[in-house]
Amino acid sequence: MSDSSRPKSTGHGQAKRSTSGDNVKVVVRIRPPNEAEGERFHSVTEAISDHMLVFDPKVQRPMGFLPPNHRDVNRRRFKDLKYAFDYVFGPSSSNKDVFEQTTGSIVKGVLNGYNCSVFAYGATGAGKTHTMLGNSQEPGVIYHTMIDLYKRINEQRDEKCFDVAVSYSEVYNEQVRDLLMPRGNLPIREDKTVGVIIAGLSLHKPKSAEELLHMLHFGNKNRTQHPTDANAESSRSHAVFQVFVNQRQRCSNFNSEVKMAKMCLVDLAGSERATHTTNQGARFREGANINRSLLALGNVINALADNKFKGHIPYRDSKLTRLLKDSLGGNCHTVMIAAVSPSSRSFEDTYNTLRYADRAKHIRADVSRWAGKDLVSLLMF
Ligand SMILES: Nc1ncnc2c1ncn2[C@@H]1O[C@H](COP(=O)(O)OP(=O)(O)OP(=O)(O)O)[C@@H](O)[C@H]1O
Repeated sequence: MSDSSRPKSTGHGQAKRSTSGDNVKVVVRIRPPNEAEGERFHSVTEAISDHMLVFDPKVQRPMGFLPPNHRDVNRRRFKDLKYAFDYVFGPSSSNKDVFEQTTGSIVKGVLNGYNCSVFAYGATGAGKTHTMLGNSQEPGVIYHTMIDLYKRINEQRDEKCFDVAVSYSEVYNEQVRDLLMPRGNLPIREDKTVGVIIAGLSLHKPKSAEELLHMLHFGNKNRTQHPTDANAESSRSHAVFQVFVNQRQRCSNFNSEVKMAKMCLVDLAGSERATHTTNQGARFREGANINRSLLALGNVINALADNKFKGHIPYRDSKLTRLLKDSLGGNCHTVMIAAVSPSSRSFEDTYNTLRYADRAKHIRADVSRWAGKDLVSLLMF
């Protein structure tokens, strides 16, 4: 979408102009209300077009059902706040719709040798895992992305040889683990040739979509999950699915250029307000680590989004930001999917997510192709 077709901002309470550059695309997905929200709470987030939503807490709340900490919120400040994003998905959207407007447009870039990353951000229970992984009836963005990647590869098989490998890992309590071959904590290294890597992470070559789905299901079973107040099956780790693609012209000689690219699909752990949670002990520590790494991610986004900022980008403040270093600021097409609940129950979480997403629109990066390096072989041998 061109900037000129977006609604212009005229100040507070009006549409904010989306300034997503070529590299960072920001979309918001509003999930349907769940049973607990349906009757007792009202909707505070509404998609009013494909590119705009209104966050509107001025609607009268039923007495006795005010959100926790509602006094912290200055209602006039939040009145009828409109946000423009590259795309806004309403509650009836499917994972396929989200794929088409997000990775659908960047898979082509991966096959042209550009790095890509997609990450789902949002509060606990907002719909990140549903969007990225989905389930057997409604497979998520990762599945659709891989199906599209294989389809495009098959279309070009006569002219090019491709080598595709995937990995699936999690960052939990500031430790990185392999989800496909679990065996302890793994270190993050920065390699001059291939960028940021997880040393010792297993790489796999699924031969079909079914094998890939099986792999995702297996990896997800190994992922750390614990119930929270907002989600009975809350993912308490950041899950990182990576796809490495090498390609070479078929008729060229052995020394010909190898085009290489990396795609990173991340399902972040849900943010949770410490004041809102009744978690204690290990769960509290877990929540604190999640919030710490998401704060570090927010600081990196803020630094990258600030055109005037010339200082050091604080990637090293958490494992998550170290891992995403070349997916955020570096040589990468990035898509952020911000997931929100429609409900007044998650009023502050939604506001915080929208602010985070609004800030991310300003990140720009210099994207160029990686060529002449065989990433899959470098990582596998
Ligand atoms: N778009 C959607 N359509 C239908 N159900 C949804 C949708 N989004 C989320 N849900 C349901 O809401 C619940 C919470 O969603 P999900 O687990 O994806 O949240 P999350 O943001 O990943 O939370 P956490 O950070 O705690 O892991 C799940 O039962 C999920 O199936």
